[in-house]
Amino acid sequence: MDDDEIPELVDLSTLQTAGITTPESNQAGQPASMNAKVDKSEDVTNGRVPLTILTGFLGAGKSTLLRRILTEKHGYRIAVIMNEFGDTADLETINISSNTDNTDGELAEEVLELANGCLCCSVKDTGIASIEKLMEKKGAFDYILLETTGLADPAPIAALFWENEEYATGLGSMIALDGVICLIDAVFGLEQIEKDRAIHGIGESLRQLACADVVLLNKCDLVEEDMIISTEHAIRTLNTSIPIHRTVRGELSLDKILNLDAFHSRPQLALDYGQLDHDHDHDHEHDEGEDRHNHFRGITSMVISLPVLTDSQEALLDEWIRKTLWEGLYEEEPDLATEDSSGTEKPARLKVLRCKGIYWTNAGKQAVIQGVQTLYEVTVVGHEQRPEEGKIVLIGTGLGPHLSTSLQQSLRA
Ligand SMILES: Nc1nc2c(ncn2[C@@H]2O[C@H](COP(=O)(O)OP(=O)(O)OP(=O)(O)O)[C@@H](O)[C@H]2O)c(=O)[nH]1
Repeated sequence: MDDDEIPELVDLSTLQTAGITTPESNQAGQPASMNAKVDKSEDVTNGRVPLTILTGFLGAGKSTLLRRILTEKHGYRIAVIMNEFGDTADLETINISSNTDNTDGELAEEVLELANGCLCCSVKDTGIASIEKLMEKKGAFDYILLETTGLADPAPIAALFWENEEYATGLGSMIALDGVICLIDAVFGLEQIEKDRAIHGIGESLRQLACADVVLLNKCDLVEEDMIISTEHAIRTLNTSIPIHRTVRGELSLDKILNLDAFHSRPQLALDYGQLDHDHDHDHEHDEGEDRHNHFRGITSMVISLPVLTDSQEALLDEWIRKTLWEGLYEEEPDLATEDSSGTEKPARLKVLRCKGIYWTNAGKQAVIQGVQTLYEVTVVGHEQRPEEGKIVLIGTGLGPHLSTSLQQSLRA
C-alpha cells in the first residue's frame, strides 16, 4: 500500500470466519483466564478515550501481549492501532485475531493497520489522518491500544496525544494518553541495550525504555535468573524508578498496565528522554516523509514470496531459515552501508533481527514463521485452506536480492 493512502479499518469478523485458528505454541501454558479487572469507575479523561502505547524492540512480545489483552475478560471495548515496519500488517492481524477459542474474551472492536513505516516519522501524517478517521467511530470502543513498530521512537508518538497545545494535534482533544508500556526481551534485551549504548547512546531500545511508564521483562521462561537480574539492572540505570514486571507471553494482571493515568507524569517522560544523548539524526524535527528508520544502522526490511510448498520444500525452507538466522552465510552487500561508533561507513553484515512469514503446503497446511534474532518457531495455524502464495518478511542489516535468489535456489534443491 502507498504510504500516502489512509488505511482502511479491518473487519475482524471476516478474518475469523476465514478459519484462522490459534497458533498451537501460543496456547501452551496459557492460564484459563487471567481475570484481571480494570477499574473504570473514575473518569479522569474528561470523556476522551484512553490510549496505551505498547512499545519494545523487534520481537519482544508486543503482539503477544496485545492478543492476551484482547482475550481478557476486562469489560473494555478495545480499538487496536497496529503500526508495522516491514510488510507484515496482514500477518499481525492474523496474529492478534487468532485466539478465538477463548469465548470469555473480547476481540478488538476496530483494528487500524498503519502499514510499513513508523508513526513517529515516515507515516506520521497518514497515521494521524487514519486515527482521526477511527475517532469518527467514537462510542464503538472505550479504550485504544497502539502497538508501535519495534524500531519506533515512542516519544514523538506519545507527543501526538499530549494535551499541551504546543505539541498536540487535534488528537489530544479526543484521546487521553494513559501510559507507555515497554516490553524488553529477556533473551536479547540486555545485548540490545548494551549495543545501543555503544552506538552514540541513542539506539531505539534506549529511547523506548526512557519513554516508558512500565517495563515488562518478557520471555522470562527462556533465561536464567542471573540474566533477568542483569537486564533489570541495565533497565534501571536508564530509567531508575520504573516498575519492572517479569512476564511470560505478556501474562500479568491488566491493572499493572491499563488505566494507569500516567498521562499526568508526561513532564517526567520528557525529562527522562532529554537525559539521553541526542543525535541530530534522531531529533524529532526532521524532513517530512523521510523514513529515518531505513537508515538506522542499515536496518531495512524485505519481503520474499513463497510458492505453495511440497513437503520436501518445507524442510528446505526450514534449513534456509536456520542458515540465514544463525550463520549469516551470505556475502556482505557492498551497497548497504552502516556507521560504526566512530562514524566510519562500513558494509553491513547480514543480521536478521526479525523474521515473520506465512506459507501454505500443497496438502493444505497453513503455517506461520516467527523468528527473533537467532530463535524461531514455525507454527501450524490451519488446515484445509485453499493453498495460496506465502511470504517471508525479514528485518535486519545486510539484506538484499541475494537472499531471495538463495531461497529460490534452496527450494529447487
Ligand atoms: N518463549 C516465549 N516466547 C514468546 C514470549 N512472548 C512472545 N514470544 C514469542 O516471540 C515471538 C515474537 O513475539 P511477538 O509478540 O510477535 O513480538 P512483537 O514484539 O510483536 O514483534 P514485532 O512486531 O515484530 O516487533 C513469537 O514467536 C511469540 O510467540 C514469551 O514470553 N516466551
